[in-house]
Amino acid sequence: MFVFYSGESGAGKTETAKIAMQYLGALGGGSGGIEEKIFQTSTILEAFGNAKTSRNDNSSRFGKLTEIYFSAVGKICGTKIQTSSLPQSRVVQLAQGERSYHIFYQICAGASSSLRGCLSSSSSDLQLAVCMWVTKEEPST
Ligand SMILES: Nc1ncnc2c1ncn2[C@@H]1O[C@H](COP(=O)(O)OP(=O)(O)OP(=O)(O)O)[C@@H](O)[C@H]1O
Repeated sequence: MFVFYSGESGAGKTETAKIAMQYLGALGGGSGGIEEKIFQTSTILEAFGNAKTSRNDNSSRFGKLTEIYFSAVGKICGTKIQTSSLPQSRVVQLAQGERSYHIFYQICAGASSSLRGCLSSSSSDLQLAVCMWVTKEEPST
């Protein structure tokens, strides 16, 4: 079975996908709690790939293909998540009223004073430093 979520930004694709996943988890929950692990991946993926835009405070800025594998007895036994098309420009170029990826604000919020000092006291410098650390190169504009 293939489920395709389509619609304009803020239409509810991500939330609908989560509800569908919960439904599949309830139907085909395995004994290893793998369905719970699948749900937990969205927290990490959204930290790195979601941002506040003018249309959606938690807008997914990347494509996601999730394959869910079921065992012969109908239980979830694995998953494969592929991501694509994450724009790097959002790290350093923001439209009015929009934000960069959540992870930068989460790092700032949770950083110790020594970590802040290591990176930078300025949040834009911090974003740049983290971007260079993640991509190993200066972001293209
Ligand atoms: N089923 C739902 N129940 C409650 N709130 C919802 C539901 N679907 C969408 N929303 C609300 O709409 C907002 C936008 O939904 P969502 O992030 O799923 O949109 P999207 O189509 O994935 O947008 P984007 O393309 O920008 O990522 C959510 O943050 C939530 O506040």
